[in-house]
Amino acid sequence: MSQQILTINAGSSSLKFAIFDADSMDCTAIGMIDGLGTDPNFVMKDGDGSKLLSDMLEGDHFVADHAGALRTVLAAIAEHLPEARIVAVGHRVVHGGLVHSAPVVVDNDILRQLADLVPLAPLHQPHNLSGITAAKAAFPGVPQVACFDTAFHRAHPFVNDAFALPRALYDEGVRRYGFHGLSYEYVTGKLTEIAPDHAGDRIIICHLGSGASMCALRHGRSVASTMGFSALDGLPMGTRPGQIDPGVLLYLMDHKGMDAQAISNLLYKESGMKGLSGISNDMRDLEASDDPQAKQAVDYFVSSIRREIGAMTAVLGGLDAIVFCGGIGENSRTIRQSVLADMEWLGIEIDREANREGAELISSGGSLVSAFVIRTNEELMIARHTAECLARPTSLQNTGLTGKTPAQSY
Ligand SMILES: Nc1ncnc2c1ncn2[C@@H]1O[C@H](COP(=O)(O)OP(=O)(O)O)[C@@H](O)[C@H]1O
Ligand SMILES: CC(=O)OP(=O)(O)O
Ligand SMILES: [Mg+2]
Repeated sequence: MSQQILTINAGSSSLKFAIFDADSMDCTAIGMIDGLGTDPNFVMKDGDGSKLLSDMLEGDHFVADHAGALRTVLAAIAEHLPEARIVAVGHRVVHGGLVHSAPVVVDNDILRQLADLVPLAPLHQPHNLSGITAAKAAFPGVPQVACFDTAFHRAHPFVNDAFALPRALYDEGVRRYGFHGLSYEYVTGKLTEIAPDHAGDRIIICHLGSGASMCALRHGRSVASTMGFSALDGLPMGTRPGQIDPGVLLYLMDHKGMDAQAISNLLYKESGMKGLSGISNDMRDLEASDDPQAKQAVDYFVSSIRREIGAMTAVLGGLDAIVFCGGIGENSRTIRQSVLADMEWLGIEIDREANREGAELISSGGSLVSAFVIRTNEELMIARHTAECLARPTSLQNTGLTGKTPAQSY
């Protein structure tokens, strides 16, 4: 077998992986364990889409968390693809802080630097970094490349990058970073292939998964994101609240005696769809439920997206196309229908039939704004970045970055 790149993508509720031919970028195998924390399920397919295995989470292979999921994935690769020659491993790392606006080969200094960002992304960064450590052990001597969710957003204009806090906090890195950048980068490229006329346009992409955010783009570049310093801001998510008045947090501290750990737990694990519905963080469960609280949670999700469509359209000075991606955006026609219903005032007219059938273009012929559903592929984006990063002459000698650049700065 030719040289292969393995990609690892730890999301908040899933661990996704893929293997690509390092030259052609053809996919050799792809798989995921999703439903982590609720009802885990493992699927692994070859490049043609035939199943190599499904659900081996029984007995010894039982997976309860991300670390267990990664062990299972590495064991499955060793068992089912023993001939794979892995020459590099690309990792999605959600937070690159101020320093990283491009993929980088990870050495011990960089690993330590990325560990400083764990408090900013506790649902992801620890799993991303433990993935790097585990892959280093499983593939000794093979370069590990970190590809950052934040990198795509690093060129935001100041007004979309700053909070209105004392300037010193901005200078040390308290900024609106934005996440899901690998997904936005892939989807932007795909949109240019599908609809080249939209390449220079004003676009909103809605990445709706277990974590959810929206990105406003102009000329294919991100100009604003609903997510901020951490992956908590913006839209409500599976277990995260999205936008919240900071006064609520002061109240919880002062009147409920909650400390940082308790508040972190509330914001990252107990809120969002799970907190509002009291039933589940999984959109499939909520859509299938008759419980009025499940409906309220879904309504809140939809309403937040509609509100942000208005805000992002104002940021862009108009709108030419809107794109849905992510587990919910790609699969839930009901959510897409509810988000785009009665948006003719904005020039969006959904084609109900096309949306129901799962078409790529879901706006009507007369709609002034085009609406698309594009299946995202963070894995391919990671593999491409990994190959490009290794092809750079300096990357294997590392980047010259050592430790944090100014003290206390992200
Ligand atoms: N058919 C579907 N209908 C509604 N929601 C779905 C469907 N399939 C997947 N989802 C939702 O997608 C979410 C996971 O999205 P994904 O982008 O894979 O998440 P992650 O943030 O872990 O990467 C879950 O909330 C799941 O309920
Ligand atoms: C940043 C983030 O929320 O990622 P995910 O959607 O994969 O959980
Ligand atoms: Mg994800």
